[in-house]
Amino acid sequence: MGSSADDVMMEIEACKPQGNGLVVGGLSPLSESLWKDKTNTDVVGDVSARLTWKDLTVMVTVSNGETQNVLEGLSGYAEPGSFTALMGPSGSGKSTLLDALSGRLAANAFLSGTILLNGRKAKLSFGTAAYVTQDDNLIGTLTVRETISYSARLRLPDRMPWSEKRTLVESTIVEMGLQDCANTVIGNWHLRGISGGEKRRVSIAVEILMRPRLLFLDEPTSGLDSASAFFVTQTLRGLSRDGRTVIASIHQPSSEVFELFDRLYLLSGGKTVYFGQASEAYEFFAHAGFPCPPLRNPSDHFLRCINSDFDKVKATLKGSMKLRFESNDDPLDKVTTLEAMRTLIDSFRTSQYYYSANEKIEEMSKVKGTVLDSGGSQASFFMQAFTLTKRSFVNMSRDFGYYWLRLVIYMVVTVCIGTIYLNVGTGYNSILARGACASFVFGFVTFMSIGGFPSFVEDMKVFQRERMNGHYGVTAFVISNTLSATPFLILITFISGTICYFMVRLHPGFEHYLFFVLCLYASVTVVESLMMAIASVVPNFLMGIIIGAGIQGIFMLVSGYFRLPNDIPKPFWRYPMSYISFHFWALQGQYQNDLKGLMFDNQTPDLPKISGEYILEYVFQIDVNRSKWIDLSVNLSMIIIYRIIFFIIIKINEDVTPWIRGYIARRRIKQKNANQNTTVTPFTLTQSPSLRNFVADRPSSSRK
Ligand SMILES: Nc1ncnc2c1ncn2[C@@H]1O[C@H](COP(=O)(O)OP(=O)(O)OP(=O)(O)O)[C@@H](O)[C@H]1O
Repeated sequence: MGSSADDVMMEIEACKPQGNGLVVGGLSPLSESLWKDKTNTDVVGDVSARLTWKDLTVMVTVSNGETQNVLEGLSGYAEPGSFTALMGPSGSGKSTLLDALSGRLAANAFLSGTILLNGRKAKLSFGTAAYVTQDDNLIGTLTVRETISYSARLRLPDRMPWSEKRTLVESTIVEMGLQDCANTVIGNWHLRGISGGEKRRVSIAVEILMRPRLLFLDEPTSGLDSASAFFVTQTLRGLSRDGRTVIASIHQPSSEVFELFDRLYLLSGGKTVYFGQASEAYEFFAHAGFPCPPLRNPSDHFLRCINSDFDKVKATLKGSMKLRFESNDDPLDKVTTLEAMRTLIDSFRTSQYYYSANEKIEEMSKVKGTVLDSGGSQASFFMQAFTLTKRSFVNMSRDFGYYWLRLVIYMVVTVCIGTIYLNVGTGYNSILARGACASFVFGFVTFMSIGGFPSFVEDMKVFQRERMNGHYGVTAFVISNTLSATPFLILITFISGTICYFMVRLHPGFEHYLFFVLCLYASVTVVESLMMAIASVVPNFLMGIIIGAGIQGIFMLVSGYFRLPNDIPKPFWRYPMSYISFHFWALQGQYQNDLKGLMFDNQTPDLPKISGEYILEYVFQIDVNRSKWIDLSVNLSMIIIYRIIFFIIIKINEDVTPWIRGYIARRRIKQKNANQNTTVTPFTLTQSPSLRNFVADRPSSSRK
């Protein structure tokens, strides 16, 4: 990859005298200067991001159909040049607040309140803001350097020379302290890769590469050792110092990390406990009657004051270990945490911090600033499509589970078919055997493509993350996904098709052989496209496989083998279902390909010879006037149709679902208000329709 980390460090050192406005932090002046010079994007000034949120309430529907508020009436703001830390106990609503602000709430979550970016309602997804979520959805087979390099190619302008993109990549690697593992793969189910903390840093590196104007991070320091957490936070603070707006939820910051925060937003049970200067939180707690005892990390103290999850445990232990818990220094020993939390929430609502925050929000909301468009990618469509195709191809070729494993299984299964139908011949008994063989190949063998579903889901997760951050468009993704898979599918179907064709000794002749493998290729690719479309709506492995298997089972039933075409019940199963089924077209074509032109006889003088045409017409009920090539063309066009369906599903998720959800949200909130007799103005910011499936899919424990 060219320049080493040491070279980049030297370049960074050399750049230091110029300064470039960097005040504090690990953000290298080199990457800053490169970024500004080559992209003509200087974020300081007009295009900075001022974010305000007011009376933000998030309501979720739980399994029994009841609703519950996860966030209640939160207000706050984030300014350019500042680093805002969200803190609170586990389950206090930090991730939900970030999801709400970035427009990525789960499907069952509804938002009310106002979120303004530069004084305007805005879509914060698809690149206007970058969001590093808790899940590190990265491509496991790529190395750290490759991951960041591909990301650079996907988003940096085409006119920027590769040498400069590479320098930017290298400096970002250095900023995130990833130089030692730069050539190590990320890792997946069969490949041991970098550590969890390193993955976290790669996820951050990918987003800060583009120096976003507004950056959300959900627990960027989780899984990092204290030194790494400090340097990563310092880098984020450095990023904010250059006019960017950075909001991050942080668990357990050390006192050094805490000192790097500009503003602190403390949450507990979905309510604001404190919002103001981080340095003034200490004073606020002292005034409210909960001063931080000497020698205790302030952030530990704040969290202990507002985490009521263990009140019962504490009370029980207090009874049994009285002395251990009583101390004159600690105000928390005199009240339960629930009481402390309530006191703090009430104190905040009557404090100067609350009033000055509200004044500031009002002031910021009135100023109509620049409309920030998507800052996700500046690369051309062709560059995006080319890079994605290349990246996807590299991933498919390195991931044993994507195609190689399937190739082995396909070969084993087709050898089994070959031995069972070995040299099938042209006796009477071969007529049904040929039909059964074709039915098994186009039914079961194509069905095995379902095995790729877990890999599709992984691909979709990476796509959702990158798409929501505006790295590229849907069209580029769909095209690249189709192109990169083609060589592997051709390889799999030609090898397994050849084994089967020659072992069974199907209708001799090159044209017949070519038709058989092409038909197999078309069928496997249709299943692949179908499963990809399913993966875009059902991100759960098991559910997706069950749905895919169910659809294929229905298609197989109406393929014309298990029930002859004319006997399939007409209104629904024959028309339209059998015509929608790709198995039907594949079988019709292969029957003709195999039987037409053959004569079947039992070498006995008293039994007549039967022509393949006769069998086609009267046994298998095939329309012999239709060319087999038409059947193949229909199957090939189904590949395109399923890819278009895949594209449409993604677009519907992105563009139509938010409208539907907005409508449902308005109705739910209205209903709730009517029940409670209160008024809340419903406003649903663009939700993350695609990502939300994945958020909803995750068990709540995995989102911690
Ligand atoms: N879509 C949802 N459906 C049901 N409950 C939800 C949903 N989103 C959030 N919650 C609940 O809301 C609460 C807050 O969740 P959230 O993930 O925002 O907490 P958090 O502060 O980020 O926690 P952690 O620090 O552990 O990540 C939790 O109890 C969670 O189970």
